[in-house]
Amino acid sequence: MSLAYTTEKQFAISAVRRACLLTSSVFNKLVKNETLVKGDKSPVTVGDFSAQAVISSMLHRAFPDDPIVGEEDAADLRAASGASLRDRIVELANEALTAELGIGDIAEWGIGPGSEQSVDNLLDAIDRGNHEGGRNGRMWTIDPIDGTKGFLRGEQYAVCLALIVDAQVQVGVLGCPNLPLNLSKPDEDKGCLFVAVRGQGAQQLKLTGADPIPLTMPPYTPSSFSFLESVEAAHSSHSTSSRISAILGLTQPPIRMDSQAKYGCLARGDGGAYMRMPTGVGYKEKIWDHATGSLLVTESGGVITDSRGLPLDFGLGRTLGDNYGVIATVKDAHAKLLSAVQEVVKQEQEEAKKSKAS
Ligand SMILES: Nc1ncnc2c1ncn2[C@@H]1O[C@H](COP(=O)(O)O)[C@@H](O)[C@H]1OP(=O)(O)O
Ligand SMILES: [Mg+2]
Ligand SMILES: [Mg+2]
Ligand SMILES: [Mg+2]
Repeated sequence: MSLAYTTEKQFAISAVRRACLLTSSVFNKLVKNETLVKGDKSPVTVGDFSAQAVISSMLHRAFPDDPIVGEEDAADLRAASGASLRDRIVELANEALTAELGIGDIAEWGIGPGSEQSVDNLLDAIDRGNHEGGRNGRMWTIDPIDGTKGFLRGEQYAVCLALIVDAQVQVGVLGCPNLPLNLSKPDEDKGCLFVAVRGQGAQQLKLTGADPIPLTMPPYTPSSFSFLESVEAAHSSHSTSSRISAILGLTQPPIRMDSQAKYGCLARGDGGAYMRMPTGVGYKEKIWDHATGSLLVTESGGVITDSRGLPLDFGLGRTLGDNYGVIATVKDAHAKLLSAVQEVVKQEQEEAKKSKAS
């Protein structure tokens, strides 16, 4: 049975929009000591923490029984050394929570004037993202700023929220404050929301929530086809994708962009394929980095798998477990793309064997 998920969709749009207002405003005021480096050497800013606090506090009011798998935790903020960062996050989160209600916002979600939260409540909200994930039941997954490196460069990033039920993504929303509504007109309107509900299609809206347009990927057209891939070569192998591109005879250069904004672009017909090939360091992809994106792909007429052609498994916990790389493209191009990927993976394995032997 397919469920409508009407309230969940409205909620996710509202929460992501509110978090996007926060991240856009914080970018202009960010100072150096408002960024930390996490254990895995990746950056995290006051924007990431406060956006997770906002979305998670709203979730607690709207769906109190639903567990949350969120990227960030508040351990560094609870430490004595985190006091100034903590104060800033509380200020930013409360500014966002108390902002006036807009279209579709509901005060019972803990938003609007008078909705301030205490320091402890906000730290607890961040830490409610510690759910382990798993195969059964409902859970939400939050990436409060996906592509933090892009955010810090003033380039692309996305605020991401998805509802997963029994390991299937049912609702997904991406907010991309710096993304042009039309990639070929980069100096015109910026700020996109991408929304997908399983069985109901995908849409792009303005960040204000206005002007929804349905998204359908165009058919495979070799002359305009190109890969959407990470800016960071450490996240996705640029050399592997360029070999795949050569096998397919592509003439267009890749479009490099941080974050799940790539999935939104793919769904609306930019590029042609999302390409994420592992760099060989054993990184396990996180569910919050692909949940919304994967639903945008399937709801706009695409197919998403790992580099071996296996479906992404959102039921294994906080990571995609043994999925190896991610590829996504329009249905009629997927088999062709997968076979080129597998040819290059084989070449690289043989080269690695030879270089080990010599
Ligand atoms: N070594 C890594 N390999 C792949 N992805 C990574 C790695 N380190 C961080 N990431 C995550 O990759 C995503 C960025 O995707 P992209 O490379 O496509 O822009 C982010 O979620 C980023 O985390 P974060 O959410 O902290 O920015
Ligand atoms: Mg991060
Ligand atoms: Mg991320
Ligand atoms: Mg993030």
